[in-house]
Amino acid sequence: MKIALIAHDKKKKDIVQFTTAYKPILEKHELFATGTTGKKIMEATGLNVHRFQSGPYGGDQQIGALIANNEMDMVIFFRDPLTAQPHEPDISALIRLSDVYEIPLATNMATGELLMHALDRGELNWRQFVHGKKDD
Ligand SMILES: O=C(CO)COP(=O)(O)O
Repeated sequence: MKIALIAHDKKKKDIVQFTTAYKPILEKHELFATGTTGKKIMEATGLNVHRFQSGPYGGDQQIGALIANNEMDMVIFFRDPLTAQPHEPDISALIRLSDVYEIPLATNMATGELLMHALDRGELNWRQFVHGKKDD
């Protein structure tokens, strides 16, 4: 599975804690992240993560493009609901596209943990049948 990992600044410690705890599951999959999130995850866990641009510089849109091509299977996005972000339109677009393409999306730690356990039980294996498909 292709998994996107994203966290706003006040949630960076959470995503590092999360990816450390779930490394045994995550290391079986192809990981992608926005720039700074990916850097911190790689430094803390040693996981191999494909880094895009930083979120405010287009990283969210790069991940959104993969979603639109059915080339992303899950998004773990620990967003900060209490801090205004300069790239709010990009964030909204990414979340909207996750719903358009019915991509499992976690915007907080609790939901992220549920998705990790579901992933590990094989409950998302259906995603392999939609890779690369475009809507008719
Ligand atoms: O702003 C972000 C997502 O909207 C995260 O970007 P960074 O991982 O580069 O901090």
